[in-house]
Amino acid sequence: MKILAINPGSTSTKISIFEDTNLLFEEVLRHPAEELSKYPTLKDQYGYREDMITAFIKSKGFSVKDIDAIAARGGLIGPIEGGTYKIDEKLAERLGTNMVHASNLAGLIAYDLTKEYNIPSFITNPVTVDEMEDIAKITGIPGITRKSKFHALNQKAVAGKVADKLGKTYEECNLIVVHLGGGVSIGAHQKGKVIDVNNCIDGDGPMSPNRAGSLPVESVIELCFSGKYTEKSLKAYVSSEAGLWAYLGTSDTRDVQKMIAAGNKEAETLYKAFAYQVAKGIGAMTTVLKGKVDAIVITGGIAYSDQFVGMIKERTSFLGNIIVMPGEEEMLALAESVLHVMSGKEKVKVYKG
Ligand SMILES: Nc1ncnc2c1ncn2[C@@H]1O[C@H](COP(=O)(O)OP(=O)(O)O)[C@@H](O)[C@H]1O
Ligand SMILES: CCCC(=O)OP(=O)(O)O
Repeated sequence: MKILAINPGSTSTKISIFEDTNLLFEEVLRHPAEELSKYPTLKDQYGYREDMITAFIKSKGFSVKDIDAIAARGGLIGPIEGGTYKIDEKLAERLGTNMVHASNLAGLIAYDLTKEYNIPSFITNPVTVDEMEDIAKITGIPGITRKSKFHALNQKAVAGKVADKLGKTYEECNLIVVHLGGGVSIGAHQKGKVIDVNNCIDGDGPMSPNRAGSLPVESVIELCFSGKYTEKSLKAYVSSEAGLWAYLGTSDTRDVQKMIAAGNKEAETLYKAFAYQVAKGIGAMTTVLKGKVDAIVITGGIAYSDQFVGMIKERTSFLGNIIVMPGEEEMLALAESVLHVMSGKEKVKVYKG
């Protein structure tokens, strides 16, 4: 079975074609912030990202008609159980109305191909998978609750691989998984459930290449009333125009490393501060797991950087076994899950709203 997997992230679009679980072709297209800033809204990126996907299929000598199923990364669709969901009208409508992150585009592009070519399409472990314990959701203000928005697909896929390495099942392990991508999420996985995680898109947890992370609330209130921002522009600032990008004009950590090598002290301090915040987040999650941690797993694009991972290790190695799994397992996880539901090995879920 030929499976097309599509995965738009905040700084990249990843596209793969699998024959069952054998990877035939893959491309990772990186999008510099200047390129994406041409599009005023995420919806406006639809054509840009879709064209890349269809061009990729053609460039590999395929036509969309050769594809048997589409595996799309799942976007922000509200708190939901993990699993694989068939994309239907209701799910596509939800993906279209809650367009806050590029991952929502995956299902929309997939569903348009479903309608045009009659190919089934699915999303798996969308970014709003919610397994958080009630206690983790409470804040100091009644009515404001913490939400689960994170790299659920990759965190669970990588956690599964690490469990294998440790000779256990995912349900037998306690892991802290740190995804270092365009967004940064740190999840406490307890016996197969992500019982706490920072909401990595709305300003919670460490800063990221282009996100603010947690901020002092009073200063945020001052920004809200400064007259400089609308609600929309301030939300965009926090979730896609902040972090390293706001200070240094790049969201590519390889550029930051070049700046540091060239003697840029501001870049050096920021990179250290970024690693410091990630390490602090890991420390916090060890308390969630009451110190019972089988491994701390570091994954995502920035995990390729020995320099960055080294700074995290310096502060956290006393907490336990650190396993670095650079990049992501998302594409294979997407293909596998579609294969499982198409073959009846796993039950496909229906989005109920
Ligand atoms: N070899 C590398 N060394 C350092 N940073 C890297 C490397 N490869 C990718 N990155 C960084 O990883 C980040 C993107 O991670 P990725 O997980 O691909 O992001 P996305 O969230 O867009 O899927 C970018 O900041 C990029 O600069
Ligand atoms: C919405 C959470 C997922 C996320 O941040 O993904 P990217 O790192 O790809 O932007």
